[in-house]
Amino acid sequence: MSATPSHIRVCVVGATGFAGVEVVRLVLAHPDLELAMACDRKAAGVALSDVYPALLGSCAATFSLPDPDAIAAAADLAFLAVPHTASLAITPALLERGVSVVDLSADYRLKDPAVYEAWYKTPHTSPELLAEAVYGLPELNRAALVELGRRRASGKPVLVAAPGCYPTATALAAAPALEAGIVTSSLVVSDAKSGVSGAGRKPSERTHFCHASDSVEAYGVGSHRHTPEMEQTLSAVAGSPVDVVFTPHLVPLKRGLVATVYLEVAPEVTPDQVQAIYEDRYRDEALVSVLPAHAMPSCASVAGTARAQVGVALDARRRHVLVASAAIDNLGKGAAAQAVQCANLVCGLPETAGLDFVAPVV
Ligand SMILES: NC(=O)C1=CN([C@@H]2O[C@H](COP(=O)(O)OP(=O)(O)OC[C@H]3O[C@@H](n4cnc5c(N)ncnc54)[C@H](OP(=O)(O)O)[C@@H]3O)[C@@H](O)[C@H]2O)C=CC1
Ligand SMILES: CC(=O)N[C@@H](CCC(=O)OP(=O)(O)O)C(=O)O
Repeated sequence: MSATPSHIRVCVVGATGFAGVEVVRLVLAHPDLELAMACDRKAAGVALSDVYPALLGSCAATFSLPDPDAIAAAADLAFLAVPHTASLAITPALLERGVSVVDLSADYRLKDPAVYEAWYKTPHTSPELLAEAVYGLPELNRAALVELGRRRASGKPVLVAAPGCYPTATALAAAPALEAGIVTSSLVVSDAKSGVSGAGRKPSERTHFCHASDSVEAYGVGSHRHTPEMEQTLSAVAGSPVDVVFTPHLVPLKRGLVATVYLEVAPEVTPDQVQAIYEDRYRDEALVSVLPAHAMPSCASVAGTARAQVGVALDARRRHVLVASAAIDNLGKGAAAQAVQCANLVCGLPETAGLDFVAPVV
């Protein structure tokens, strides 16, 4: 497949899903990506705008079946916005046919297949691809993504494992402190809240309006599958093993995610110092902003965008406890926008192409 730096033809698999249609929305507005194909197993022949009327007037495409040969004929790169395990069934066939993959599912995120199998309760059927898959969190892993871009430019298809929404926000909140070497305990606590679209389009008892509205509840306590992903990422950042206690909560928002992390730091660390560490770490990042001292981010400020906002403070009485909070849109920086950011990097495009916009302010 061609690796020309403009008008890269992309396919979105799982395009009827929430993350998939968000990729479609971003691709339609992207200067260099062209929506060549959008796939769904049950809606072949149906117009995308029949399923999502918001696309009327912007997108005349119809859904196709996710057939690897047809995808390879139409596209240079595929976004897989399908549930975990479904990606295992598609990714090898696409790579074999020369199509690069940005996988939004969890199937290629964990480097150790035994860890995947323990948390996802399913055998990993292509463990040989785990070594070549690059974790798609550009702010932590840009060099590897750029290197993948070189590989793709030389004609080889590449695989990006885009991170989960909770791990993205947790990593952005915790990484600067861990990298700076001020953290004194291996324990990181992540307390996170997600909008209901994080659970996907298929409704469940937990996401039913009457259950989720006007209420907040923790779930997956001590057992959420994003825990090993966070531990893998934060241990790499810290250069030593990190143990994560992660508690996700469902909150009555359509989209948005806030992760607040707690880390023990050396008692001599000052509030000015932590503020400077976070500001320095993200100063050159186009899509991550650090709020002024004492301010904490809100997911409304990043809704619908590729952006993350981070706030940091030391506990006023227990100065050895650092509290950092990151806000993202679970479908934006937590999924589709980050996938496009990764696609930009591996396609040799400006990293923020098609992503440089702000949330509605009111
Ligand atoms: N929602 C979010 O905030 C985030 C989601 N993700 C990840 O993105 C992926 C999609 O999530 P989300 O959009 O929420 O899920 P949805 O349930 O909304 O969408 C899933 C999509 O995948 C398709 N699909 C389901 N099973 C298969 C299969 N076996 N083969 C091919 N296609 C299939 C579905 O359509 P059909 O069954 O008709 O083919 C649908 O289009 C998941 O891996 C999720 O973990 C990552 C970060 C955040
Ligand atoms: C609110 C909600 O239910 N969120 C999902 C996680 C979001 C997601 O899709 O993450 P992955 O990419 O790893 O699947 C959950 O807790 O399973």
